[in-house]
Amino acid sequence: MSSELNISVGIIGGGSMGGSIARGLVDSGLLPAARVLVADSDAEKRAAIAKTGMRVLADAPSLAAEEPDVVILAVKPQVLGDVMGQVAARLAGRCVISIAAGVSVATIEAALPGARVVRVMPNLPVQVRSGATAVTGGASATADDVSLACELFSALGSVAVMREDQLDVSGAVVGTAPAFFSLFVDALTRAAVLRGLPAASARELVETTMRGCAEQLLNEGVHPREYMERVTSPGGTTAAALRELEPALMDGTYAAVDAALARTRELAGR
Ligand SMILES: NC(=O)C1=CN([C@@H]2O[C@H](COP(=O)(O)OP(=O)(O)OC[C@H]3O[C@@H](n4cnc5c(N)ncnc54)[C@H](O)[C@@H]3O)[C@@H](O)[C@H]2O)C=CC1
Ligand SMILES: O=C(O)[C@@H]1CCC=N1
Repeated sequence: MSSELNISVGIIGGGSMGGSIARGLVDSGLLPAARVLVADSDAEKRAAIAKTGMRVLADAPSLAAEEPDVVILAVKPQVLGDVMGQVAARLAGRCVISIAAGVSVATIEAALPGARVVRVMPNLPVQVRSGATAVTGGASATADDVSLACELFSALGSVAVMREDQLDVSGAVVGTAPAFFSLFVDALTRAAVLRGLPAASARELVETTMRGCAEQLLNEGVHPREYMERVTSPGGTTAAALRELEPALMDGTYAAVDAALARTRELAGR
């Protein structure tokens, strides 16, 4: 457990990410539920979050009026401009952390005059405190603001401070990767079913394998190529399989990351 921080955090948008961050911060022990405020326009989301003891509000202005020490912007990029317009006057002088994909620090600083802006790009496993988050501070942010953002997200997994252009790359890789991994689990499961394994046991076997491989890679610090070699017997089944999979997976992954980056820039109007 992390030692408790003596601040309040307001999260605007309690969806997949905002809700996961809120729960992760409380579960980590960094903040008591009573000092996490979440605003969401969806009544069902509010009801689910309220059950955890966190404070819920129906809109962004009501949350800003509570003057939390830090505000995390966790709505979709497409609605962020409207939301910032509703709360700009209240957020002057406050530390604001945006998780919105693509929306630049400069855009947020222009929309929130006087706010101290930090941009972060986390991923979904923050909810189980195994997330990966890139952090970049705007010109308006102090070193303390960046440190605070790092402390909050360190409670939810690993954190790396980087330049803003690198953060966009990190978002295109690490932000999207939970979907890539899920797709791979599904692809392996379907391939097993196609060749005769029952779906339920195929999925269990594949998921258990993914967890075991992730644990070994992380715990042993082994390079992925070295780990592959351990599995690949000369003239064996894995070598035959990799001959097929590797070119398609490498090309597909580069193309996928480039597509994510292009969409990041599109969403940001760049
Ligand atoms: N889903 C992911 O894996 C990641 C998402 N992000 C970023 O996080 C942000 C949120 O994405 P998700 O959580 O996936 O979306 P989501 O749709 O699950 O959550 C957004 C929430 O905002 C609420 N909302 C919409 N308008 C609102 C308003 N005016 N006031 C208050 N609440 C409002 C919605 O009801 C919803 O619950 C996006 O900007 C996205 O780019 C960043 C990293 C990873
Ligand atoms: O798909 C998206 O736009 C968000 C940002 C990073 C991961 N999911």
